[in-house]
Amino acid sequence: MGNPDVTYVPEALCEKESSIFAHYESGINFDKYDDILVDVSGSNPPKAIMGFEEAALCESLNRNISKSGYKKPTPVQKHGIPIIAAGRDLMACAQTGSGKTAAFLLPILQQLMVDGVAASQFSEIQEPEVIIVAPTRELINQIYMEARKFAHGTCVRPVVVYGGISTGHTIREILKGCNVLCATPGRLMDIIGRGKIGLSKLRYLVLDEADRMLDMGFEPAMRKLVGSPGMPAKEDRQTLMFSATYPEDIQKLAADFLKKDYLFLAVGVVGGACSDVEQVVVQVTKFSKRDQLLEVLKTTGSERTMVFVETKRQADFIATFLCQEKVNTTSIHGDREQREREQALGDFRSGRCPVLVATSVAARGLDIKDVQHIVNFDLPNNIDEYVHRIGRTGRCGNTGRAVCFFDPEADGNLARSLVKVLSGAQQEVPKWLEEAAFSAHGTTGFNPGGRTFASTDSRKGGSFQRDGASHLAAALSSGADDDEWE
Ligand SMILES: Nc1ncnc2c1ncn2[C@@H]1O[C@H](COP(=O)(O)OP(=O)(O)OP(=O)(O)O)[C@@H](O)[C@H]1O
Repeated sequence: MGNPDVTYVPEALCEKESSIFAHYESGINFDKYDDILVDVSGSNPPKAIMGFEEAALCESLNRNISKSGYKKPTPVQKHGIPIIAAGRDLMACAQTGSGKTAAFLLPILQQLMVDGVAASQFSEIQEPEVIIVAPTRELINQIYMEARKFAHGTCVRPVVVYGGISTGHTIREILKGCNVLCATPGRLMDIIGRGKIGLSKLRYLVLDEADRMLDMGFEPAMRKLVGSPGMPAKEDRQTLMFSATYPEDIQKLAADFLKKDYLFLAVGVVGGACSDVEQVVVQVTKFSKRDQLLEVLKTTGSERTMVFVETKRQADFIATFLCQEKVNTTSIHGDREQREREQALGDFRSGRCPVLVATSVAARGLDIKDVQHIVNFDLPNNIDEYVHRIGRTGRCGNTGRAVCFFDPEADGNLARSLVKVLSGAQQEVPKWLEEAAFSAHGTTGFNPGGRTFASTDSRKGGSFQRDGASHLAAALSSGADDDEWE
């Protein structure tokens, strides 16, 4: 249940259009998205759209799209929008920063508009038409902000609920009317348990970062959600899953939540890193990392840089170290209070603190303007996590750079999958890393060139080789910071 001691209420949002529609520009490689191979598998997929005008969206949505600076859809939007509009269930995989959020928000909002859905505050129990879940507080808040932006000027009301803020405040917000509920799983189940949310009108269930939402940490909560009283059966709702990574075992499990004829949309290589991110691997020892971090930060100057570490303690430690070295740094991790987490992200977004030291809590989904550098001070022990972390830069056709510190003593188990990801994204693979990959043992299928495009949908029984233990590794790696996930 929500902690009654939590009294934090976030600042009221600015209602000015300039703030609601604030955005950064798409980058020079935006048009190159069109060259990425797209594979839709499953029966009778609808035809992709080439422009937003083909989506036949209502006037207010079109206005909001153009105020957001969107001129043409990205591949995941071109294919995802008509699939969702056709009422199909969808498992979609597209690289980090390529517009997955709008790919599900736009067709959902369009349908709500067509059906004349309007928020009503005269009800003791709110029955949202849409529930969107995501693994972290900051990410779900960002999705909410996107929903609020696209729903601007309409009668559809999105609401966000997540841990670390006052439950009373959350309930008051819900009771003002709630059509699109954006939630982290813990607080969602709490609010449902309190009888403030009814599920009988639910039409869309969206799992963002779906592979994370279905791994060992969250799967029980997701099963509990779909088994909650009033929740329409999967045949009677539309279930949509989005991520940049989908281990095969998770894909199989996800099928339990989806209708039999769901479509699988793969934009590029499933689990592939964004090729707009230049990846550099530096060999280090445990003892040389801090000095090497300072070296890297000398070259980044005041450009926004995220430094990923493995544990909360390490995050505090490195942030303190950098402050002592006169680097303007803030940090975000699961032991910080929500107020501090939001302050840290705000300071980073505004550029007040150009360096953000973070644990995995900031690895997925966050879309921050002008993040130019990622440093993997500690490598995660799961390659998908790496792909998400470096995807905080190089977004929406912009370019970015990711430096990772590879300590052969500690990171040997990641060597093979790292080589695969580097070569899959046409990055240089250092000779020493290739050698480390060849000599590493315990993982299967070392074949850097063999990451073929087909065979991405697990229903095809494809030959795409993942490290056999990826699911388990993901769960274990997240164990270090388990309470990061809400
Ligand atoms: N068609 C478009 N034109 C211009 N900008 C776009 C378009 N679609 C999305 N964007 C912008 O691109 C950025 C990245 O989008 P988004 O956060 O949805 O990516 P994502 O695919 O969900 O990434 P991640 O895998 O990291 O969660 C956002 O700032 C978004 O507003």
